[in-house]
Amino acid sequence: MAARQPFTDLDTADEAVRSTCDDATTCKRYATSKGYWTDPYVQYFVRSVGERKAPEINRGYYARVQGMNHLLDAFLRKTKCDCQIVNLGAGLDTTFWRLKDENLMPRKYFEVDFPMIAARKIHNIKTKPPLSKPLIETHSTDSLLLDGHSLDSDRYCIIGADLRDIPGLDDKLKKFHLNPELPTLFLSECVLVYMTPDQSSKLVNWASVTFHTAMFVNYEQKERFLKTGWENADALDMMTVYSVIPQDDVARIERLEFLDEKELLQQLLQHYSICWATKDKLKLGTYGLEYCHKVYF
Ligand SMILES: C[S@@+](CC[C@H](N)C(=O)[O-])C[C@H]1O[C@@H](n2cnc3c(N)ncnc32)[C@H](O)[C@@H]1O
Repeated sequence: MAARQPFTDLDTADEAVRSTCDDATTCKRYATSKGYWTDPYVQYFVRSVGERKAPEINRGYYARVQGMNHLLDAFLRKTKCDCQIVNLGAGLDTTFWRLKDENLMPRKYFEVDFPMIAARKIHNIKTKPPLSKPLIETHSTDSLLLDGHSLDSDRYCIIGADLRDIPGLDDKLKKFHLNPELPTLFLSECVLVYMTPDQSSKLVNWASVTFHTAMFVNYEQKERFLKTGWENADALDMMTVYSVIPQDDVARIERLEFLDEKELLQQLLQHYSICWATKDKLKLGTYGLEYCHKVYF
């Protein structure tokens, strides 16, 4: 039997990046267990609630999830769900199930992550009926593809790919019928930061040249998002997002846990932002910057 190749530094670095998926899911699991928002599905990816997280971390995740969902839901409503979503570096994110429950499903929801993460997610879906049932319900034929590294159904697709390999990514998405003619929303939540600026700008640029009517929403540290090839790009720091998401809900979550050091939360929120870039060849008028601002203000 051939000996396994020794780990290279690149393997180790990629492994560290993949482990951030568990960090994000564990924090979301904890925050939902405290009641910051409702997610009945995250428990099937991380069973245990895990160690306590500081209130400012929970509030930070709350703002991140609400902020991203706000733009996602607005895009779906404006396109009347006649669109596709591509979640880049989706990890163990549960948005597909939320959209199904809320009757807000796009024509097709795609997720991409490293093959190892995709395989883990698919394994969970295969073995947990609360995850597999909604998928089967939204699939009409007997052609459901569920192999080790990819899942393809009528409305949901998980692809194992490296986002730094653009030709490979493009090939796989085409193979699973991503349609460049359809209004498309790209989501990247804490993902581009794990690539070099050159790699992330190639990815953002690929999205811009491949789709004529699209929006790219990115949650990250400020100043990271590049405007490569997009007609418009703008950002709001998370402190601003926190102050404009529905304030009755903010008041509710602020009662959940006492936060001693308000400055800590402020510093944390100021460090991050939600950025978006848009292209609107179809002149649907729904993806302009003004529109995105209106979603929040
Ligand atoms: C911090 S996690 C965020 C996961 C998810 N977006 C969320 O917010 O819950 C970053 C994710 O990006 C993925 N990722 C980072 N670089 C990647 C690459 N080059 N190719 C594919 N996936 C990548 C990681 O595997 C991980 O799942």
